[in-house]
Amino acid sequence: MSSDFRTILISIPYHGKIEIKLCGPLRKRASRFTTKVISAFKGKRIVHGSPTGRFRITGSIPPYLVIGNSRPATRISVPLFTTPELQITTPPPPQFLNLQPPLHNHHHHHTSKTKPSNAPLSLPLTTLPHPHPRPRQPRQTLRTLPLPPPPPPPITLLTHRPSLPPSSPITLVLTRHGTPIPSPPLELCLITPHGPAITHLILTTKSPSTAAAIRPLLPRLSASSTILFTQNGIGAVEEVSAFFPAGGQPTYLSAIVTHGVFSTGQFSATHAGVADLKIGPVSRTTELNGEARWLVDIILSSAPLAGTEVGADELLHVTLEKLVANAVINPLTAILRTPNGEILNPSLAPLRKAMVEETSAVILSHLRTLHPDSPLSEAMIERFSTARLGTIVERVCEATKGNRSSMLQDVEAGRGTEVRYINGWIVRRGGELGVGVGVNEGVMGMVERGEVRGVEEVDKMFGWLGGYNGN
Ligand SMILES: CC(C)(CO)[C@@H](O)C(=O)[O-]
Repeated sequence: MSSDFRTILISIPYHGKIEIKLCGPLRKRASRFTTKVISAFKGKRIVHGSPTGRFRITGSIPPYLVIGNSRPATRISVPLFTTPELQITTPPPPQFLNLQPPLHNHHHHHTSKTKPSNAPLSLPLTTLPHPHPRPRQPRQTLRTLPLPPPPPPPITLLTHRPSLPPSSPITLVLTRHGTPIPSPPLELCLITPHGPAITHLILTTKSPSTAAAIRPLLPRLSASSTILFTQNGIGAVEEVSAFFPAGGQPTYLSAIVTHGVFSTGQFSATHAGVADLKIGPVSRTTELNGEARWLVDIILSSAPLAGTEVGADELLHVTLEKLVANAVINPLTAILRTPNGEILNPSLAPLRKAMVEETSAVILSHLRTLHPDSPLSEAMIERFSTARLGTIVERVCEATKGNRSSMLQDVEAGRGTEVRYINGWIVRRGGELGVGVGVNEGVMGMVERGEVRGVEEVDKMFGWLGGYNGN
C-alpha cells in the first residue's frame, strides 16, 4: 500500500441507488476518490446491467471500499489492495430491491441464505434467486422500496453455569434509551467439548477467564473457525493461540467496544453509553476468509453497534488507546472505590500524568520494535504522546463520570480483575524494552493486594511524583 498508482476496475451488478465510500486508515482520502467513483457512475441507471468504472488512483491505495446503499445492512466492504486490477462483484439484488411491480401469486419466490464461501467478496444476505434475463420493467416501477433489516443469524449462547435454566431458546432483553428491545430467541447451551463444530465464536468473557473458557471447546474449533475477541487489555489472544498448532490456527478478529452496557438481570441488560466499535483482524498477515468476512459484515450491519472495520495496524492503535484509558481509570477507581469522574480530582493529577507518561514511553518503544526499519512517523509520535493520551484519559473520565468502572465492579463483587492484562502489559513490555514502569507496577500491586485507599492517602503515597513531574 505504499505510494504508487493503480487502475481499479469496478463492476457493480447492483440495483437501486448506490453509495460508495471509503473506510479504513486512509479515510481522509475518501472524498477525492469517492467523487471520482460516483461521477463515473453518475447518470448511469443501475438497473439490470453491470456498470463499470475504471479509476486511476494516485498515491496510497485506499484499503477498503464500501458498496451498498444507505442502509448499513446492504453494505459490503471490499479490500482494494489485493490485486492491481480488481473486479468487484456484488451478489444478486436483495429481495427488497426487487423491481417487479407488486404482484399477487408470488409465493413461489423462496428466500435462501447465501452460505458464506471462501470467496473473499461474498455477502451473506437473504436474497432472491436472480432470474436471468430479467424482463424489462415499466419505468414507473423504478423505485427503491423500504429496506427491512436482514434476518439475524442463529446464535447459541455458551455458558459454563449449569444453574442456568435448561429451557431454551431464551430471550435477551436489551434496554436502550428506556425502551426494551427484545432480541430474537437464542439457544442456550452448556460449554462442552461435544457438539457441532463452531464456525464463529465471539468471546465476551473477561481477559483472565478467556483461555479457561475456551479450553473445553478446543475439539470443536479448527483452522476453519473464526474467533472474535472483545476483551479489555492485551494478552488473551496470545493465550488462546497457544492452544492451537502452527498450521491449525483459527482466524482471529478483535473488536474494541466503547459502548457502556450493564447487566440488569440474568438475561437483561441496559445499553447505557451508546458509543462505537472497531473491528478487524488481529494480525497483519491475516487474510479474511469467507467465514471471517461474514462475521465482520454481520457486525457492521447492526446500526446500534456503530461498527467500523479497520486493518490490523489500526486495530492495534485503537487497542492501545483504550488500554491507556483502562490503565489509569480502572485500577484507580478500584483502589479509591469511586466512580470514574473522581479520577479528575486535581490531587490525582501528578499520578495520572506519571502513569500516562510511562505508558506513552512503552507504547512508542513497542511500536518501534514493530517497524525496526523505519522511524515512527511524526503523526504516530503525536498520537501516542503523553499530552494526547492524557487528554484521552480525561475525556473518558468526563464522558463516563457517573460510571463504576469494570475493575471497580470486579473488586466489589470479589472477582479477579483484568489488571494483569492492562497495567500488567505495560509493566511486562516496559521491562522487556528497558522503559521505567515503576508507577504502573505500584498501582497494579495495590489492586492485586486488594488495597482500598482515599484520595488523600493515594496523594500522599505518590506525593513525590509532584516534584518528579515538575508540578
Ligand atoms: C472506559 C471504561 C474505563 C469506562 O468505565 C471502561 O472500559 C471500563 O469500565 O472498563
